[in-house]
Amino acid sequence: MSTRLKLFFLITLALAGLHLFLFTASRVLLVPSAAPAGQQAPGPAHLKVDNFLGWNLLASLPAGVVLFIVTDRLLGVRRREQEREARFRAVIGQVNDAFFLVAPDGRLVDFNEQACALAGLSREALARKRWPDFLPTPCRESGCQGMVGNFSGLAPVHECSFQGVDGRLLPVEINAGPLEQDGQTLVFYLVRDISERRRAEAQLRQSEQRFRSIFEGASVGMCTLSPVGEILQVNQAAVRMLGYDAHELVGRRVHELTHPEDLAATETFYRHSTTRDQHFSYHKRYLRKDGEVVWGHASVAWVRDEQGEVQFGIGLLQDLTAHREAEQRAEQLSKFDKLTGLPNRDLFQQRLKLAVERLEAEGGSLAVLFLDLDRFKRINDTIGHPTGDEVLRQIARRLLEVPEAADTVARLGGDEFGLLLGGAQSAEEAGRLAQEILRRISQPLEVEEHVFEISASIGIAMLPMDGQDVESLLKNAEMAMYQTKSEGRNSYQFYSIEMHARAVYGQMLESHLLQALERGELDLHYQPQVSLSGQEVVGVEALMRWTSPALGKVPPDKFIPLAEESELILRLGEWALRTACRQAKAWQEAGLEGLRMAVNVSGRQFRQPGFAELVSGILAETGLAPRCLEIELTESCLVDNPREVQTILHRLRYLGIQVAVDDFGTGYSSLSYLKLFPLDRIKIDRSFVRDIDNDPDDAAIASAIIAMAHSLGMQVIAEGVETQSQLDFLGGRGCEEVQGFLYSRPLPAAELTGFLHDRRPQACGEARRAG
Ligand SMILES: Nc1nc2c(ncn2[C@@H]2O[C@H](COP(=O)(O)O[C@H]3[C@@H](O)[C@H](n4cnc5c(=O)[nH]c(N)nc54)O[C@@H]3COP(=O)(O)O)[C@@H](O)[C@H]2O)c(=O)[nH]1
Repeated sequence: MSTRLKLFFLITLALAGLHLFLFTASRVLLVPSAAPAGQQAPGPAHLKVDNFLGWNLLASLPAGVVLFIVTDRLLGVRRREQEREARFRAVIGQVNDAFFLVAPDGRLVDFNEQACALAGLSREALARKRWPDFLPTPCRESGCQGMVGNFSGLAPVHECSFQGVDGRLLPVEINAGPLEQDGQTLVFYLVRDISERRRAEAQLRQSEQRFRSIFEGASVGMCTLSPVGEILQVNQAAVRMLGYDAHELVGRRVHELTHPEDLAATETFYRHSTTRDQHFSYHKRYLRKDGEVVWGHASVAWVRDEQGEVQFGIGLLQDLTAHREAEQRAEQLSKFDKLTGLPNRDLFQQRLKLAVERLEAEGGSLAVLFLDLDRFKRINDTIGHPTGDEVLRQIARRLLEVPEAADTVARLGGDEFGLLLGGAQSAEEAGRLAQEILRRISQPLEVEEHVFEISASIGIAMLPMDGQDVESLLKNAEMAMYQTKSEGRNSYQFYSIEMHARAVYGQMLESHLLQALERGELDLHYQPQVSLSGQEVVGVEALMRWTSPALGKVPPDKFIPLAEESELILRLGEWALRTACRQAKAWQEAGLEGLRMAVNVSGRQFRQPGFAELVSGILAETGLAPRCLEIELTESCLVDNPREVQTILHRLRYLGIQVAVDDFGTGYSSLSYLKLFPLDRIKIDRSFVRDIDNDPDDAAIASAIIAMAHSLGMQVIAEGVETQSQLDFLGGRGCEEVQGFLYSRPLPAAELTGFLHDRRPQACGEARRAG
């Protein structure tokens, strides 16, 4: 049964009970006190009371209903009030904001826990406060207090400050409004602490300022972009880079500023990155307002919302134009020779590769020319590198002037050049080109006060006969060039299979030579040097011989140059020096006291560190007097690095060792140049002696050498003397000594001893200094 039904029954029951009570009471009060005996109580009165009871019972039902309704209403109102109150409490207890209910006089009528927390007070303490206590002065003036009872003109929500109990001012947002209570107009304040929000706003402001100052001050271009690449903002660096004003750029799409060739890539990047990636970067070209191309490194980072939708992009734009130009310059430098501006070896090989591939597909032939200047090193060593550089530049220009070679000339390194004759149909054509090149190179070449007559050696390899790839063509052309050199220079040679065979032979020779010394296959032969004045032997020249069990007798002009290419010459040279000194000492002890021993020393050996000390050590070891040893150096050995040579020669002179210049006349040393060095003897090369009596040039050269040597205080020895007339000529010009088959071939020591005894020499060094 419902509560209300119960209430209804209770009220009706109460009313009925009340009536019953009243009825009973009325019976007691209304019955006469004593009726005469025998009298009956008045019947009608009795009846009336009984009716009254019935009627009252009847009436108590509607009265109960009325009373019930009234009571129910009253109780309902009260209950609803209580419920509203409870809801209100619940609401103000639930809200995050501090709630204050303020009476017109500023008294706090009500507040919630959050209000206590905000004020920093307990409930009791807060209850003793007034609303104005929390308002700092300025706010009091501007309305929070003034609004009590007067809300007109005041925003329902506004921001102001709330003063906590510790005096701290908190930024708050206040939501205020009137509240009628018990006939009174109160004001409620919902106060929200917005310190966090203020802090966040301040941070946002700072970060925006930072972004703006970075954005504006950045040395790289920056912009913000819409998802379709429309420029929203742009900084000064981007403005400078693209050559537009900022307002001209804002609203334009990046694509409009992109170089046409990079449009497709730009589209792709935008499509992919806006749908998938957060970020992209790539190199691209932009078109400036003036039409110039600008290389840039563009990168865009997309900012997305929580759903992942692109909101905007932050673009960085780095100007790479200078960088790109530097790269191009570096590429140029990496492919071109700095000195001459010609393609370098790498580029030459690349071009040759392309040409080979093209001819493979189309058929045809080509020629590779490998050119090396003859004796160029001497220009560097004697006149200096700047002059040598200028010679190389002029040679490069001359090569470029050859019409057929114009675009295929390269500097392969040092004084080596490569030429590619793509359209060469025949070896004859290549030969004609080589000849034309040699002709142009041989024209006198002037650098400052110097006039040079330069020559070159050229090797030619033809595709497809001499090689079908870059490496073999270049290698074979180089081999042919070396062959040209070995055959006298200033010419050209085609690569041939024989050259290859010779190269193979060279390799074989080298491998046998490495073991020749240990296996005792080397020997020294000696050739007498005879004085023209007394016809006696003054010395002998030691000449190396190699008899290989596998290769037979190998001539020294085959194996010495090979040994000179490596350190092997140092071991062979030391052995020859020691063996020759030992032999000279042996001959001296056998009665040939004055015999001078001439030993050939190669340039590499001569320049090895401690050479003079090595020689003096061997002299000490063998007991040979220094004046009885003569070192023969080639002319070329003197001109390569003359300062170093001078120092070593002075050391040898200091030790008392004699020095002769071998093969004189074949090199480039001028006569006056010789006076720089402490030399004892000059040896006229046998190539001048051979025709000395019928070739006026050779005769003139030999005569000049003798005269010059004497004027410098040096003696002269002529080698390769085979005839009496050669001897007569040389004798007539004042040449002091001769050496040649006319007297003796080079012989083993034992075979020469008899000859030496027959022509006993005078003491070593007695014939020195003819002048
Ligand atoms: N660094 C070293 N070089 C050496 C050594 N031994 C020799 N050599 C050099 O080898 C080259 C060739 O020498 P070789 O074949 O011994 O020829 C010498 C003579 O045999 C030759 N000669 C001498 N007289 C005549 C002659 O009348 N006619 C003629 N056709 N040839 C003759 O000349 C060569 C002498 O050479 P050089 O006086 O040294 O110029 C040669 O360059 C040697 O130097 C060595 O131990 N170390």
